[in-house]
Amino acid sequence: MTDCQLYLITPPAIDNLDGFAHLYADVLTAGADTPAQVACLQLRLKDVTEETILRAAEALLPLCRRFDVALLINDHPHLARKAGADGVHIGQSDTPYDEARKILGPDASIGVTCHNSTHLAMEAGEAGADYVAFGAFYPTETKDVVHRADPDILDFWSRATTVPCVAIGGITPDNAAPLIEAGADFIAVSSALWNASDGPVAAMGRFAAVLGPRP
Ligand SMILES: Cc1ncc(COP(=O)(O)OP(=O)(O)O)c(N)n1
Ligand SMILES: Cc1ncsc1CCOP(=O)(O)O
Ligand SMILES: [Mg+2]
Repeated sequence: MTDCQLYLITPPAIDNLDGFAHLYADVLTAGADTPAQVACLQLRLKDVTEETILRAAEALLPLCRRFDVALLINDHPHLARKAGADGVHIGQSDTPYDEARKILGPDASIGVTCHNSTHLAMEAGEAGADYVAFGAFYPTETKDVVHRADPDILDFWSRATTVPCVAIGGITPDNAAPLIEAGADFIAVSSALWNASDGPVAAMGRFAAVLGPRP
């Protein structure tokens, strides 16, 4: 079993793009060569213009490249293509997988929200998704969630298939262990990092402590 990696999700709004880019660089530096080395950043801006998403992608992509982080855009395959990002994350009500793949081509990474459903995950995996995402595992204020998932789904999925799985929803350094032990390939984290009371860099240290090598 490979180790679990950190998948970051941006806050839903970024007021000061320069400031955020500096903070993101500090986070990447803090994670470099630790078990919390960032594998992926999902640019997830809600209720903003396409132009705002493209400007944010333009600011963050060089940092992603420098630290070998995959940049995925939430919801918008066309914008992912336009921005030169590595791929897109789509939900069950977003652009369908096949259409996203047509827009982005064979080399792009496409992840699909599967809530708490192995059926949806099988469909996504068979279609060619690069990962499936299960959640929400814990309460979160980042999104109004309808579906809650149990760590057992990660255990089942990681034993039954080779398609990587992402765990999401209210994940913190204090509650991540059962998800990592159950077989999550990635933990997707937003508020526990960006809203940490002692700051995102300090939070990276705590994630590094729980993301060590899996026994
Ligand atoms: C890694 C990951 N998993 C799930 C989601 C949720 O996607 P979706 O259901 O489309 O909801 P929004 O994020 O678009 O509000 C995600 N973004 N990332
Ligand atoms: C986008 C999304 N989808 C399910 S839970 C969630 C929010 C993840 O953010 P946080 O880590 O702050 O709970
Ligand atoms: Mg979506």
